[in-house]
Amino acid sequence: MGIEYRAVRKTFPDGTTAVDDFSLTLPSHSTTVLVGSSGCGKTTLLRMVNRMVEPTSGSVLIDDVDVARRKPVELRRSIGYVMQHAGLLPHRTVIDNVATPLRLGGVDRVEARRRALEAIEQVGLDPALAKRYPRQLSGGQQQRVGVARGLVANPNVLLMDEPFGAVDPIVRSELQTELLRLQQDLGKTIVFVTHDIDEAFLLGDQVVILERGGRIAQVGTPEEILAAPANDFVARFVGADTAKRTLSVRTVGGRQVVVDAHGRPAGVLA
Ligand SMILES: Nc1ncnc2c1ncn2[C@@H]1O[C@H](COP(=O)(O)OP(=O)(O)OP(=O)(O)O)[C@@H](O)[C@H]1O
Repeated sequence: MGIEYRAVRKTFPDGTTAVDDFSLTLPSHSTTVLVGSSGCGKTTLLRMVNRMVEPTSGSVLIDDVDVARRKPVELRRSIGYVMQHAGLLPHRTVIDNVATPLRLGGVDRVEARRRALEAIEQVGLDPALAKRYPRQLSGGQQQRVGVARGLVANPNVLLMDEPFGAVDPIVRSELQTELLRLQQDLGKTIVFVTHDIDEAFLLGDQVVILERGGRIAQVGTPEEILAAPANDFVARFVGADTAKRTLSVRTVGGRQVVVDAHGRPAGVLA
């Protein structure tokens, strides 16, 4: 169960091979983060799940069903999608933006709005914002609206393409915490794309470190990857040898304080 990539390849018409033979299973009810530098094929892989990109060869299966056998429109309706700049419709209010996937799925207006309001509250937004237009919200609020829209139809699978990439670090951290909280309640199968390794380690149950062409440098839990980087590329990418990751314990006033290689405190041992 989950999402399975089988020997997937994508060569675009101009000859660019974005993904070259990718095989992996993404377990259901958990978060898999695809992380790598710009252009390594993350977005291409993500979009194959809802057929926004069709593989040149190979297949993608959701719960053992090849997505190629599903109608694209129906498939997309059954999968939540959250993108970097929220992708909200500027001339529709927040509540109508969130209700859009339901309306497209044939839910009547009153019911769609009722469920949209629930989703708005679920992502930690003040329901009073529901009547505003996207431009009247902060970047962080807009991203929350994007997440609410992704969740409103209660999909099993949620695709998130750098959803927190365009907000400042403090808001970003709030959004990450909120997503962790939501996921604890909801247990969706999440595919999350980022180029930020710290975000990947924070959010991912499974982390996939990609090199150019969607080649897998390493797959594992954050702990496994940090403990044993598969090669120099991974070690550099995760900063395994940097001061920030090289922690040690000091006893201060009877408590064990964890410090980095510069002696800066990172936390307290429980
Ligand atoms: N429609 C397209 N036509 C041609 N080449 C494309 C197309 N879409 C993506 N590519 C190329 O495929 C490669 C992978 O692109 P992709 O967007 O999947 O990377 P990414 O890892 O998501 O990058 P970023 O982090 O910059 O979004 C890149 O070299 C990109 O230029």
